[in-house]
Formats: sequence, structure tokens, C-alpha cells
Amino acid sequence: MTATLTRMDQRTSTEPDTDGSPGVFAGSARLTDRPHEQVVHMADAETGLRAIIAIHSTTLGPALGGTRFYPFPTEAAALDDALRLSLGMTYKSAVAGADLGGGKAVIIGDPAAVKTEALLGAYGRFVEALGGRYITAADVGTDASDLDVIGRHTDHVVGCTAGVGGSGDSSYLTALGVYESMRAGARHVWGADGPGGLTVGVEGVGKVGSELVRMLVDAGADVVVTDVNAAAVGAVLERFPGVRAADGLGGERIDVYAPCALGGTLTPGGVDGLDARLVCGSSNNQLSDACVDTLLATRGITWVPDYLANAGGLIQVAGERAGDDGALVESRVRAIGGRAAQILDRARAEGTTPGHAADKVAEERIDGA
Ligand SMILES: NC(=O)c1ccc[n+]([C@@H]2O[C@H](COP(=O)([O-])OP(=O)(O)OC[C@H]3O[C@@H](n4cnc5c(N)ncnc54)[C@H](O)[C@@H]3O)[C@@H](O)[C@H]2O)c1
Repeated sequence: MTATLTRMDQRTSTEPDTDGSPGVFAGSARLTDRPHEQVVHMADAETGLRAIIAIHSTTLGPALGGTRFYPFPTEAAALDDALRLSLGMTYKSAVAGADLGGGKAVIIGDPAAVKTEALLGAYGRFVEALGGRYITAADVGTDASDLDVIGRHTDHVVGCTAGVGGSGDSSYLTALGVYESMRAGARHVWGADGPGGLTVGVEGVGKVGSELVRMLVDAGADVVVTDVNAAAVGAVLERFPGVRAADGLGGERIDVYAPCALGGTLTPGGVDGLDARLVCGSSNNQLSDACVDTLLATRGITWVPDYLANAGGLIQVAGERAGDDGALVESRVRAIGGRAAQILDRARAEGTTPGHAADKVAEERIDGA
């Protein structure tokens, strides 16, 4: 195998590029304020693997985060995603109370075209070479069976299938954490006991979104779904005849918006036209820009921060590492609702946004460690 392992952490994020431009590590204030510990790139000519592992922080424990296998248009786009997602994982672990840091990996390429056992094996050796500073899991474009292959080459993997001792797919517990957060949000906004009687728009009915729809239907919510994949919508409508489908949620009168597709769907322009009073979903990095947090609050829309609501999968794999039983792990995921309530209350009491209040909770834990 011809592989290059390149450490790129020699330059601090505040240092400009030689041409005076801010540089890739200064893409946002948060990236500058909380620089990454280590970012590593690997290119393996033999298997075609091109991957980046970003270790944002190991202050609370080894950096855990999924491997995203995606046809990024450029290496810069892949790096940007890895940097932002790994930073988000640091905050997610901190708020979830896990003894884990934040990391994320990206493999550049279309998984449907280039994913092979040999490539995943090379990637597993790449993870192993970091000696446990980074622990991988599944993300967009990878699943538990891919982790089984990766796990033949490294010990630092979680979320493999039950057949090899892993805790498997995390979509149920992720959806449960989102659902409990939504209950907390409904109490905060309407004084309601849950989403029953509310109209909830779910954008993206893949693994997590479809589980969330089931929980919402059981709770008596009126559910409208949208997805670019007609088959995913069809499967949900077949399971739940009372659910409606829409071509996007823009024209829909909804009380709650649940983004469960890709990140960046809360944009300054989009917030202006948003009818909902509560936003709570599973996708990572929902805000296209940090200022959207304030725009939402100004419009009287309560946002349950993404990394707070969608920590169920992280709590699952943290429990797998600790050898905890399923009932205990599920009770920890349900506790996300209580944490969401505390953070929404703190934001209200301090006259700040939920995003800012959640960041403070995370930073207090990290800085106090
Ligand atoms: N699976 C987990 O445990 C987990 C944990 C934390 C966060 N998340 C995040 O939650 C989100 C959903 O995860 P998933 O595992 O269900 O993924 P998934 O790929 O199974 O589902 C995503 C769905 O979104 C749809 N979609 C894509 N673009 C869309 C668009 N523009 N409009 C409407 N629908 C669109 C897709 O067709 C797909 O059906 C992702 O952002 C993921 O990163 C997932």
C-alpha cells in the first residue's frame, strides 16, 4: 500500500495563509476560537482512497465521529465539512455528558461507484494508525456493514452489526432523542405535553426521519413529509395512511419544522418565510450561518440546537464502548429531553438564544475539564 499520512496541524487556525488570506482553518469564528488538534489526510493510490480525518478535541476523551462517504466536488469542500462536523461532535459529546471528544472523517467519492472492501480496509488501517485518538462510526454513505469491514483493520470503531458485537444502526435512538427534544420544545413554546395535535413538517424521511414520523403519529401529531426521494415518501405513506406528502415545506402551515435530511437548510432567507414556531430535527449543522440562530429568535421561532437533539446515536455508541445495557442507554437518550428543557429555560432566563446557551453548557464542561 502506498499511503501518505500527512499531519496538517502544525499551523494554528489563527495564522493567515502566506498570501494573507484567512486560510481554510479560519472559515468561521468558531473554527478560529476553538482550533482543531489534528487534521490528517490520506491518499492511497492502490485502492483510490482519499480521506481526511479531523480531530477537533480530545479534552473529554478520544475523538468520536462518523465517516461520511460522499462525492464532494473538491478536497476543500471535503475538508470544510470534516472541520465543521468534527467541531460539532465536540459540542455534541460535551452536552450529552459523554466522556468523548469530537472528530469526523470524510472519504471523497461516490460510495455507489467506488466503495470496495479494499478501500474500506485501507481506511481502517488509516484509523488504526492514529492509535485510538479517533474512533469511527457510521454517517452518510456508510453503514454498520461497512464498519464491520473497517473493524477488521482497526479496534477503534463502534456501531458495527450485532453479529460482530456492535450496537448496529443508530437511527431509532437518534429519532428518540429528537422526539424527546421536540416534546421539551412543545412544552416551552405552547405549554403542551408533546407534539399531539400539532402539525409537524418532517423534511427527509430516511432512516431517522421515518422513525420520527412513527413516533409523531403515535403521539397524535398531524404529520406532513417531504423528501427528494419519492420511494422514501411512498414507504412512509404506505405505513402511515394519515400522513400527507408535500413538495417541500415552504407553502405548508406547520407548527414544527423537523429538518432530517442534510444540513444548512435554515438560511437567512428561509427563516423569513418559515411558518413554524419550533424547529427540532436530526440533521447536523442545520444553520447555514451562525447568524440564523439570532434571526430565528427574533422571529419568535424556538430552535432546539441540532447537536443537542440528535445525540441519541452518539449516546448509543458511547454505551457500546462502556458495555452498558440497552435499557440504560435508552434512558440516557430519553434524558436528552430534560437537557433540552434546561437549555431552552436558560436561554429564556439569560435573554440569549438556545444555540448560544447550548454552546455555553458545552464550553463550561470542556474548559472545566
Ligand atoms: N442516523 C443517525 O443515527 C444520525 C445521527 C445524528 C445525525 N444524523 C443526521 O440526520 C440526518 C438524517 O440521517 P439519516 O440517517 O436518516 O439519513 P438518510 O440518508 O437515511 O436520510 C436522509 C433523507 O433525506 C432525503 N433528502 C436529501 N436531500 C433532501 C432535500 N433537499 N429535501 C428533502 N429530503 C432530502 C434523502 O432522500 C433521504 O431520504 C442526516 O443529516 C444525518 O447526518 C443521523
